[in-house]
Amino acid sequence: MENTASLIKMKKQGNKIAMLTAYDYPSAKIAQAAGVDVLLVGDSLGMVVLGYDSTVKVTVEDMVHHGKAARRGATDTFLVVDMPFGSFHGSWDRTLENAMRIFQETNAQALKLEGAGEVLEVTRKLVGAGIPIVAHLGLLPQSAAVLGGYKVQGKTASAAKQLIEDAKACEAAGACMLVLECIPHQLAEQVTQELTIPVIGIGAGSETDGQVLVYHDTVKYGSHHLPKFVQSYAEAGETMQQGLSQYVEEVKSGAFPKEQHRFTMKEEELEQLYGSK
Ligand SMILES: Nc1nc(=O)c2c([nH]1)NC[C@@H]1CN(c3ccc(C(=O)N[C@@H](CCC(=O)O)C(=O)O)cc3)CN21
Ligand SMILES: CC(C)C(=O)C(=O)O
Ligand SMILES: [Mg+2]
Repeated sequence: MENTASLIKMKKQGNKIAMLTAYDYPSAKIAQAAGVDVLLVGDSLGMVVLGYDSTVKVTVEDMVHHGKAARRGATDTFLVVDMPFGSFHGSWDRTLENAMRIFQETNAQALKLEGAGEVLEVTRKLVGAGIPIVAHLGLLPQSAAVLGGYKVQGKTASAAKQLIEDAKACEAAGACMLVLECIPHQLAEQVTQELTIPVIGIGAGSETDGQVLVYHDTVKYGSHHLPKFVQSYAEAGETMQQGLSQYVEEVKSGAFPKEQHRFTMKEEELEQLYGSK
């Protein structure tokens, strides 16, 4: 299993980090078998698994539930769990309680927090409490209502300058890794060069230290809109639907179940049950 030191080593040696989300036992198990370096139990689960139209309804309870399931499927992969909307703002006591609960119950290697600004202090304190923190800058889905939707961030010189400052501040606050979402590739490259910690991109070009994508996008599972930055590598949804339609057909036609699917009572037991002929 990777650790924060081996991930930094991968960055230094130019070995790309393959990160993917996973939300349950089978997805995590398959991702681990595929050789994924870092798994993220993302709050995107609210959208791709629970069917919400944003991530803001996702709760600490949801993250614990899915994080534990993913961990059971991937016992030997560096696991990051998202802190959900609202769970790390407000009082420090409540933030610590939420972070400890997710960290302890899921056995995660790190938790991920969206944003800089007032979140920097939270990162500093959680790292101080012994919880490794992954930072997340650029498009922040939990702040979509404030940002005006899922839009590319850091497009102007001044926004880019702010993002570079924020990224440095996240590293200074003790973050062990940084996710950059939906920003121009030139900016992502600049941030990657300026930081010591690994920088993982999603919609941030090819020059980051690694990439992360959403599981369901990567294998095309679910009928949601795929963002421009996604590459799909399988047609899982289509394969599943084809299989399931055949199942329905065979139940209707009586083709399923066959002899090999059934259980048989011994002749002598049948005689006792119904009396001999
Ligand atoms: N299925 C899924 N994949 C994701 O990558 C993802 C989620 N859900 N949910 C949480 C966030 C939200 N994300 C998103 C969702 C949509 C766009 C999107 O449609 N962006 C436009 C760009 C708009 C612009 O030009 O500013 C695109 O066309 O890709 C981007 C990020 C990334 N995350
Ligand atoms: C898109 C990734 C980085 C994420 O935060 C999530 O899946 O929730
Ligand atoms: Mg997330």
